[in-house]
Amino acid sequence: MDFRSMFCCVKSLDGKKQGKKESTWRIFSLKELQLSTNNFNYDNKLGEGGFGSVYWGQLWDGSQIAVKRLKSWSNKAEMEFSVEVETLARVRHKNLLTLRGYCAEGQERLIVYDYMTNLSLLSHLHGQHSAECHLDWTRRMNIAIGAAEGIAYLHHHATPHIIHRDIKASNVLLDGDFKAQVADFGFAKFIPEGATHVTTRVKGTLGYLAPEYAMLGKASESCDVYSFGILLLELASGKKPLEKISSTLRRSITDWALPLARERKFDELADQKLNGKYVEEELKRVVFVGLICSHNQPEKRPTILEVLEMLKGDKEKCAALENHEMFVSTTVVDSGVEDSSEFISDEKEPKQEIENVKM
Ligand SMILES: Nc1ncnc2c1ncn2[C@@H]1O[C@H](COP(=O)(O)OP(=O)(O)OP(=O)(O)O)[C@@H](O)[C@H]1O
Repeated sequence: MDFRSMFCCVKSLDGKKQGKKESTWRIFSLKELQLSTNNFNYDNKLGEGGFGSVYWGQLWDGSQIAVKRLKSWSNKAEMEFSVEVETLARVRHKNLLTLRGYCAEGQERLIVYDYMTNLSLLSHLHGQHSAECHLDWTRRMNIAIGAAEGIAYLHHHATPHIIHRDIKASNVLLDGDFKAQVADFGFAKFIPEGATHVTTRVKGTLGYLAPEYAMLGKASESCDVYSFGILLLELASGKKPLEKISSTLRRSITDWALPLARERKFDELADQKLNGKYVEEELKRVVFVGLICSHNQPEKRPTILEVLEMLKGDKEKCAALENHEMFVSTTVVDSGVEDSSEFISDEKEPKQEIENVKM
């Protein structure tokens, strides 16, 4: 898509015309962003993703921003930029990262967001903040529910509905109060009304990809539910989606968690960093819901609205959860997780076949 046509598109989606709350994003000049980030100084760099680098900055009014700067100009990068700006410009929710604006001057493409003081969930689970143990159980529960609310907005309230396609720990950012903000909409896809799924090129991150999507390119809301299930297991256990067993073998978090969940070994499932300080009923819920979400068969996965009800402790739904076939039987029935091979060999990883899949 040519950038000018994208721009028209965003304009037409702006708040008032859609009868929604007016958006507050604006266009930034390159000069303003250079000034606020100390000319994209290395010291301001927050991190780097597939799209480019993200820098911390401060505007003249003192407000803090995060600026994503496109790595290099290409049609593909331009498309990701357009998708992200267009998606963010049309959504407004307390659990979705707010777009402050963008800049497109010459070949520079930049997206400006609110700065999230506590960075990403990934940095707390496995990264630079993991030793500090900021994520007590209450915060984890709130992050789980908050992120689910953000996704529920995309799936059920945005028009047209949106699938995110890259739900993962590094795309859940945390504000000063550790409130979850789902971010990174460069891979988002709009679902036309009445469609059950769209067939598309596979994009996303290994370890979080639903099998029908990874293999057949069938993207639907339930692919996000699958990824969210992996995220829930990660949040409860502190384990990575794919754990390195040896130099060539990896084990998926679902293969590790399911037998423990069946045996109700919640002390083994809980992140050791919690030091046993968690609410067992809630941990059980998070693990059970995580496993059902990451069922291999999409039709057996709940919707994100059902996920929310379960996470919030809906009595009826939680009772059904306890008796779910996945957790009562120890025989090899339709668990949806068991028929995956227990270990993934590096050689078997489909990375060569799948374009845009991040490792
Ligand atoms: N609004 C923000 N506030 C604070 N930190 C941010 C913000 N946006 C991004 N970051 C940080 O910048 C880093 C890079 O983000 P980016 O979304 O480009 O890549 P990623 O999610 O790490 O990787 P990928 O490209 O695979 O999605 C992330 O680790 C994140 O912690």
